[in-house]
Formats: sequence, structure tokens, C-alpha cells
Amino acid sequence: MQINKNAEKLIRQLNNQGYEAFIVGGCVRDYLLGLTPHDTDICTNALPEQTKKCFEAYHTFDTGIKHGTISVVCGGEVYEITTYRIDGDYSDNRHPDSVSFTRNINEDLRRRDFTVNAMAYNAEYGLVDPYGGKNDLKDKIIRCVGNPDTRFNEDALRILRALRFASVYGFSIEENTSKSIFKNADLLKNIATERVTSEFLKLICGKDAVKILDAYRKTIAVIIPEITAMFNFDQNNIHHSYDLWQHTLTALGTIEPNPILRMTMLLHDIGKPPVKTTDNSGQSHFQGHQLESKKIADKILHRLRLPSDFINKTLLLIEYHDVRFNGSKKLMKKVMNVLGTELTKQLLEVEYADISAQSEYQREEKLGYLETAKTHLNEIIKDNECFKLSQLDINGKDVLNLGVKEGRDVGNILDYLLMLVVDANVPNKKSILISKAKEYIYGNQINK
Ligand SMILES: Nc1ccn([C@@H]2O[C@H](COP(=O)(O)OP(=O)(O)OP(=O)(O)O)[C@@H](O)[C@H]2O)c(=O)n1
Repeated sequence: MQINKNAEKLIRQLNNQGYEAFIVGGCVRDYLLGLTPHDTDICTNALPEQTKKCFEAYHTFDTGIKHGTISVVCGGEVYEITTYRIDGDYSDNRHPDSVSFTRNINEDLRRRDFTVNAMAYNAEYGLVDPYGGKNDLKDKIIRCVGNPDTRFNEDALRILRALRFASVYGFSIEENTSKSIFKNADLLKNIATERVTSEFLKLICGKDAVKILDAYRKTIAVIIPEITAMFNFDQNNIHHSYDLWQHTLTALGTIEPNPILRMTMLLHDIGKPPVKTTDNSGQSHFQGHQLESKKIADKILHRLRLPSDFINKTLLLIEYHDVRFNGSKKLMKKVMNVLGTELTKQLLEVEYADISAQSEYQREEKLGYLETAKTHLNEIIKDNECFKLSQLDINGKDVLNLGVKEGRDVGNILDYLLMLVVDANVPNKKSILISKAKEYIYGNQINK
């Protein structure tokens, strides 16, 4: 196995002082999968103070000395070197109450979550794989090391990690591990939100996200109880051939694996159940569900402690996801004015995914309009067509120079001019806009 050069150097340094050391955990899994690991962890039988002594010539810091971890900087990168350890009880389902160090690598591997994460490697010994991780990788299986109930009670985040690995790598979850996930799902309530959210975003961006979200929907509902309302919710109208949950998942699976876009699809229709009405023919209607969905999503996204930029973008996409572009370039400019260029591009992806997950009724027509909308968007960008105030060929100073004194009036005049340019095809030319501004000032008696 061709491993990270710096890690090799650090292992050699420990060996030179008479200690054993391996790369361990996720990086071994990723190497065996032919992926480049994003970090390389090292474990050793050297005690933390001994590790520190080995790296006196390096920059080191005590990351988690109580748990045996020293960080060493090598080749400009930080490597965690952890003494082989056995964890004590986990009374909080999160952290061990105590840890003790061991000289035996197999004991260290035994405390780890899944067989595929419980392997170690160095050039001298080769692969250390006491729990069959390599085989499980080959068979694409996520299986707990030892008793799954024990593993999930030690750290309940492992429940979501199992779902995340299955989703990202396209693996299945071994039967006993799976049963234990269902049994222990409520323990996820004990886990810090940030840890849950970080795993959840990876999960929904995995290649098998749809399969996992569906099979483990009750587990996901422990962290987002609001999704329960979507399960088996009959949409019963001409635009839909799936129930709401299946529609949501199909749309989610259609859109690219970007956390904001996947989250948007997961929540875009979550407000439908509360606003459902039925007409005489038995057809369902969801008047105003976009705003209801936005309201519910707002609560969920804040609860998940997502960054405000993430929340704002997701909520705008949810609010606008049903703007059906109808061939009007003006409508596109109005949407671009509110969402900006990048988010409007993403809105088109959201709409494509949404329409593709609806029934075939008018689908061709809807997708045709979406194509036109895309053409309009590209034209507007390419030709630098005006859709926002900052693009107007006139600014606040120019309006002030016309004798307008109130800031509010300046704002109203600029909004009016933008409306003329976007809605009435008035050319975006300073001389013309000045004369239009003068007409407005006169008509509204602003300088009187
Ligand atoms: N709740 C956890 C978290 C981690 N581990 C162990 O610690 C290793 C390193 O964990 P981490 O860096 O968090 O995740 P990786 O498995 O490396 O996966 P990724 O880097 O893709 O998140 C894991 O492989 C696993 O052996 C564990 O047993 N239980």
C-alpha cells in the first residue's frame, strides 16, 4: 500500500526509538478503497510523553493528552499520534469516562466502531485486520466490531456514521448492526447537534442517500421529527404520481450532491401536510405550502445549527421552488433580482429535480419552459442585462444631483427606474434615466 510520505516518516521515527506504530482507522479504509484519505491518523504503543520525546525536533501540541493524542506537524501538515488505548465506560453515550493505554494494537482496534474502520497498516507488518474489515470492504458491508448495542451505546453518533458510510460508499448495513440502529436510534438525542449535523450533511450527499434515507427514515426522524408528516402522505393530484415522501426522495436523488441543494429537496414540500385542502373531485391542493415549508424548514435548519448563509440560501430556494418560469424574461430578471445569479442557477436545478419527480402530466411543457429560462439566464449574464439596482446606468448621487433630498425618495426613484428597465424595456442609458427620474420627481411633486 502506498501511504502518505509524512506518515511513513513519523512511523519510522517512532520505530527508530524502539516503538511500534501504524496508520489506523479511516485512512486505511480509504487506501483500500483506492481513495485518497483526507487525514492520516497514526497509533503507537509509545506512551504520550514518549511520543513527545520522539518528536522533540518537531512542532508538537497536546491535542488530547488525556486520551493519548499528540499532534505533530510534518511537511506542513498536522498528524495525530495516539497511544493504543482501551476505553472505559461511556455513561453519556458520547465520551469514555476514562481511558487506559495498552501495548496491544488488537485491543485498540477492538474499541473502534466498524470493521472497515478497525484496520491498521505499516510497511513492516502489512495489514492488521483482526475483525475482517478487508472482507467487509470487498463485500461492501458496514458491520460493528463486536456487539452493535455496545458500540452504539458507547457513542450514539456511530448510528449516523453507519448510515453515512453506507450512503457515501454505497454499502449495505449488516443485519445485526441494522437491527441495533433501529433499537438504539433514540440515543441520537444525546449527541451534540454539530456532530449530528456534520454527519447528516455527508449522508444526504452520498450516492445511496435515497436508499438510506428511505430504509432508515424512522432513525432520521429522531433528529428531524417533522419529516414524519411526509411518510405515506398522499398528494392525490394530477401533478403527482408518488406520495410526498417518495416525491421528496426522488427529487433529492435527482439533484447534484451539494449540501444546500440536497437539504432544499428534502424540505421543499414539508409544508404540504399542514395546508392540504381537497376539492369536490377529491383532488388535493396545497395553497401557500411554499411559505409553510419555509417556516418549518427555518425551524429545522436553526435547530441543526447550520450557518446563516446555508440557512438563508436554502430558505430562498424553498420559497421560490414553485416559480414556474413561463417563457418570460422579465420574470427571470425579477427572480435574479431577489436571488442573485448563482442562487438563480441553483433554483433552476431545484425546479428540474422537482419537475422530474412529478407525474408526467405537462412534464415536457414544464421542462421546455425551464430550458427557455436557462437560455434567458445565460443571455442576461452574457449581455450584462440589467436586473438589479447596482447595474443601473444611474446611481443615488445622480438622483441627489437632481435636487432630491430625502434618502427614501432616492430609493423610490431608483426602484422605479429599475422597474422601467426590467418591465417596460426602457433602455438602461443615463440620459434617458435622468429624464425619467425628472418626470417621476415632477409627477410626485418630490422637490416641492
Ligand atoms: N464515533 C467514532 C468515531 C471514530 N471512531 C474510530 O476513529 C477513526 C477515525 O475517526 P474519524 O476521523 O472521525 O472518521 P473516519 O473513520 O476517519 O472517517 P472520515 O475521515 O471519512 O470522517 C475511525 O475510523 C474509527 O476507527 C470510532 O470508533 N467511533
